Amino acid sequence: MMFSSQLWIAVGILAWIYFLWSRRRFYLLMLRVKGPAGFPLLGISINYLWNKRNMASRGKIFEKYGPTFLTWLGTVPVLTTCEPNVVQDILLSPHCMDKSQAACNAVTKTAGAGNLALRGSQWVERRKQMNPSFRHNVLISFLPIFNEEAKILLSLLDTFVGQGEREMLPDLLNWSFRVASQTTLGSNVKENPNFINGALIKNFNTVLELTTLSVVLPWIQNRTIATLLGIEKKITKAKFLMDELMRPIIEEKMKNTPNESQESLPSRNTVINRVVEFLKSGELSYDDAKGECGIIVAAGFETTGITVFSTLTFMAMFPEYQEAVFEELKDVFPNGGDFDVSYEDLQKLVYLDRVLKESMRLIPAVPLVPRETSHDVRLSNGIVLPKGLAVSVDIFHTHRNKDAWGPEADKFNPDNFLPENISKIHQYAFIPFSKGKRICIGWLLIRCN
Ligand code: HEM
Repeated sequence: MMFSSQLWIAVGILAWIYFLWSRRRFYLLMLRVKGPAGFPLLGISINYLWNKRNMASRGKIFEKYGPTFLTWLGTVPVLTTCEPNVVQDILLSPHCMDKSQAACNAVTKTAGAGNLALRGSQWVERRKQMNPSFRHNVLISFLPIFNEEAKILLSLLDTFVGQGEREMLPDLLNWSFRVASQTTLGSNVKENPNFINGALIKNFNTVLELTTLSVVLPWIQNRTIATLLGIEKKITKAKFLMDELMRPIIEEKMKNTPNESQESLPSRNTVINRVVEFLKSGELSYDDAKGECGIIVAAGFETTGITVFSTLTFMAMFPEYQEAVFEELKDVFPNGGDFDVSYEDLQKLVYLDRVLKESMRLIPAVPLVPRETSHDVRLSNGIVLPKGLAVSVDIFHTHRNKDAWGPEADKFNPDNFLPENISKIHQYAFIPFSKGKRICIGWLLIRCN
């Protein structure tokens, strides 16, 4: 008995030594890239849990350790950067295209297996399948939806006039959800009882929150722990609601095949029509089809709603810029009243474009992009990132990096995007949609919307 317990202790110690040895390259990296190690086995996960405003807490780490630091989330080493050169190396590297397995599992478990959560050749294949849905001609075909929804939103905003302060984010998320469901699923959710009572949007938010939590604390992906913490129940409910939304839409589309001779090419290429085409040909399973649609709606509506919300907030905070936007609108649409905006009109709104970019610079809707190295990656500063390292491109702090944007990096100033100013800024210092092959699939859609 005595012997066997000693044996177990010896096996445990050997296993621990092997574990440390197999990770020696991460520990060696700590000698070259500094950062807070946090607590054993927990790393700095606790900070993320305690400190909900983790933007500010990451800012403090950057101040202390510089624009690239190495830290630990649980037992996972994470390199975080807001340094444009390093960001460029990472986003352009073919060996840094995937998200970590833990992040992908978290997304797949809650939202389904869409583009966002696929890795390697599976991602390449799916991205190829979905890219045509975001081509210029498809996006232009959505202009009537954008115009119609803009009018509905404006009528709502009119009712707020003279009412004093008002929380606007929920209304903007409702609007962006309606736009996303029409452009992605080809279906207006206006009449859906779960949309009307707010359950659908709440559900998408729960999915996003649970996904983030599972990335920060990967051990909650364990089913027993998730059940004990009540997370499993929330995931089951989220999946049920998602299925209730998607199933009738997909079933309806399965019955009514778009007819090549009757339907225009843009209409045949919308997300839902392509997904259903692949479902019919057996290239996608029903779960994959549902996951793809769900993820595109989730990725699109919250980001769009937040971007419009922050832009309107900046306009309210800085009336001088609001006035300049208004003057430009009066120039481009001198007759006012009830009118539709064309793609050509959008090209004329150069000042509004600068304001939107400046708003996305200060409040990027996606504040960081998580990746993982699939091979060793040599950065241009000579540091080698070992295979299997989690990498986090911190968009929020890259956009406020004073070395890139100057001492007033935190100040709202649309002139940052005047051609003569932006041409002097590092090309990877402004990356609201990320860059490289895995750039946001919907970035052109946003330019039209
Ligand atoms: C202001 C609005 C938006 C912002 C700021 C934004 C930003 C981003 C960012 C930073 C990424 C991560 C890319 C990477 O991994 O390097 C991303 C991915 C993605 N976005 Fe967007 N996005 C926006 C709107 C949209 C819209 C409207 C859609 C679709 C309708 C969309 C669909 C996606 C998808 C599917 C991905 C995953 C792409 C992949 O991994 O292949 N996004 N987005």
